[in-house]
Amino acid sequence: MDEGNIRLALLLIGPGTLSVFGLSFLWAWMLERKRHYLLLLSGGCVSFALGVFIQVFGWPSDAGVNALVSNFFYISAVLAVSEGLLRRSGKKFGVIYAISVLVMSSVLIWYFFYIDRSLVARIYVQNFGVGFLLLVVAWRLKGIVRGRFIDKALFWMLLGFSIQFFPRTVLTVEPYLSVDTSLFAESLFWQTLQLSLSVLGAGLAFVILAAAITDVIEDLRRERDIDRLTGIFNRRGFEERADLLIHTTGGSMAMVVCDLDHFKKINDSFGHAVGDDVLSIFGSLLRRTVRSNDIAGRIGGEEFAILLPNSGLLDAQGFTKRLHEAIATTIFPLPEGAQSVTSSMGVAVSQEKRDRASLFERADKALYTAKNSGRNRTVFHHDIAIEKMTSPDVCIGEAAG
Ligand SMILES: Nc1nc2c(ncn2[C@@H]2O[C@H](COP(=O)(O)OP(=O)(O)OP(=O)(O)O)[C@@H](O)[C@H]2O)c(=O)[nH]1
Repeated sequence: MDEGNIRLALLLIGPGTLSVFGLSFLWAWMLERKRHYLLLLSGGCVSFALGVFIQVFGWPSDAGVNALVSNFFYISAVLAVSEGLLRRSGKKFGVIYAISVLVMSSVLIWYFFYIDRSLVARIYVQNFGVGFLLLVVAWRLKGIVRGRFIDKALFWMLLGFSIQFFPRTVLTVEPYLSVDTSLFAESLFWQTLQLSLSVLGAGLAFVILAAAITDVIEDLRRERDIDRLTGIFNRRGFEERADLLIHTTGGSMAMVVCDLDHFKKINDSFGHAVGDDVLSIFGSLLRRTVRSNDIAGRIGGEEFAILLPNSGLLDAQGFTKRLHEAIATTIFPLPEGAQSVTSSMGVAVSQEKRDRASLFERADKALYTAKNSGRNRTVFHHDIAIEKMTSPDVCIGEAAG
């Protein structure tokens, strides 16, 4: 292989790697088509690679047109990646911003080619421009630095990649490039640009791809753990999160198990669809009643569990009272004259070392007692014996007291 071919092969490493990332983003999008930002990232990688190919191979051969066309692909690439990263975080720049940036950069490239010809000025326009565009994206995404590890990595990589455009350009643009543009392909500027693209650009693309795959996996995991009907955790999701919370949180903790009363009657009298509606409304009611760090799950047909961290007996009493009240004041889609929806609850409170299974078992025993002693009430389990609560604060409904 002669020296020219070796140089060409080295030049193509950057765009080649970016093309592979472009295909990977496309593949990720084909798996999760609702994530449109993956298409933008794919288009961005491919567009940048096209820009390099156009410049390296001189298509079209007219230097002025080539500068304009390759600039179009470079800037479109940066805009597509910027938009993709923003959309991933629920933000955007929009089409008008993209068109304005494209027109502005094309006018500047045109001016510094046809009116005041200067390769160095064109290099500054493109590199400072791209650095600035990416810095704006990093600024708008600064909130993700408080997020997951992969988001932190993405933010710092993006910031580093944006910033390097400034010192690299200043340190490597040689003044004689303005005089003899044929030296461009051998210039320090072009070679360090390719190196930064192959190493930092590919590194950034890798982190973005890892973040996108993490998003997909987390979404799948969430879907796996959420009960579609009620919008709260299913049994698996509840148990996994409850175990984690129990092992990572000290202090007292309460487990509430609640079960809708005579739910079979609702199904039998008004049909399964009405029963489903009641469950769904009960799910939203639970979501409204729990605090942000409580965990609520549907653990069986019409049986629910709620783990209340940092909660003692009084907190649990307050919670079950609020829940009974919320059920009593909620309008369920039942025909007039139908018996109102009520729930029985069992509670276990633990002060010291505990495990989820034994806490649940005690709360479930208390629930059993609540059912057997008339329903529509809360019973607290104490370590020695199950004691029916007689306080009107806790026991609500006709069977109270
Ligand atoms: N509509 C609907 N019904 C369900 C679902 N899952 C379970 N069920 C029904 O829930 C009913 C539970 O009945 P039981 O276990 O006898 O309980 P209950 O009638 O509420 O009586 P108590 O709990 O003793 O007050 C059964 O009829 C199940 O078919 C569901 O997803 N949707």
